[in-house]
Amino acid sequence: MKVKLKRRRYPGKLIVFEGTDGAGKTTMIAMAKDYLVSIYGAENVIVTKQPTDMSRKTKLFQKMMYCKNNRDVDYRAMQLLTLSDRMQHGFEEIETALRAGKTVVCDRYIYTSVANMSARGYKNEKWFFQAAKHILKPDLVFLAYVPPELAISRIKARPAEATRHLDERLLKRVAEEFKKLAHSNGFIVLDTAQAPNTAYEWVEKVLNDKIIKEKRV
Ligand SMILES: Nc1ncnc2c1ncn2[C@@H]1O[C@H](COP(=O)(O)OP(=O)(O)OP(=O)(O)O)[C@@H](O)[C@H]1O
Ligand SMILES: Cc1cn([C@H]2C[C@H](O)[C@@H](COP(=O)(O)O)O2)c(=O)[nH]c1=O
Repeated sequence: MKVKLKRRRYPGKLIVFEGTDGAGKTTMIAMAKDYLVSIYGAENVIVTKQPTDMSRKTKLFQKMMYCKNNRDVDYRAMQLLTLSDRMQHGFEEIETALRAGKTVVCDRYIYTSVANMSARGYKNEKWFFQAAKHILKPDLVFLAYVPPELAISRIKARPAEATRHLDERLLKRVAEEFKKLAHSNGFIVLDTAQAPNTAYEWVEKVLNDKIIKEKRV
């Protein structure tokens, strides 16, 4: 499904990294940040995350993260919460930085909402896609992709995730939905099952071709 977002040209560029938990977003973002900073300077590169703590710290978000049964949460309520957060964060932080010519790297974006919503069986949410038209279309989206089994083993290896119930079937469906979104929305798919340096080579090549070259001319 093609997600229609707001198109606007700014002097700066918005780069998004998506993927399931444990796919390798954080690792790829850290490497991309170092590279972008080496080119534009630290003051011109912003790394941010969506949604922000405004929604992450709510009881609803925490319940979604830690509940044993994903049906305990009405995911539409989650969508309303995170859409509002994404809109304000886009308006206040992302678009302000882009207007000032900065490069913004965002860890997760609205595609996380779409993949999770579809994976949970919500298939006919016109209201959501109507509201999404007010969200800025990124210049570039990377999907960090690993087979779900590998993502699951990475998550289980993290001490910080020990108390979290991991719904493996849901994660597999989310991974599938991300792949479909990548296909219909032109994401660059990264094979993050490879060693980080190998996976990152492709990131740097795409940044050079699609962001840096274009911004230099
Ligand atoms: N090619 C790779 N790219 C990224 N991470 C990798 C790669 N190979 C192994 N890893 C390891 O996988 C683990 C998960 O990576 P990371 O924390 O970046 O995932 P994430 O997508 O940000 O997950 P989450 O959203 O759950 O925080 C890390 O321990 C990382 O070192
Ligand atoms: C932001 C956001 C997250 N989720 C889901 C996706 C993941 O399974 C977890 C944790 O996300 P994190 O960014 O790795 O902490 O929450 C979601 O369903 N909807 C969202 O908007």
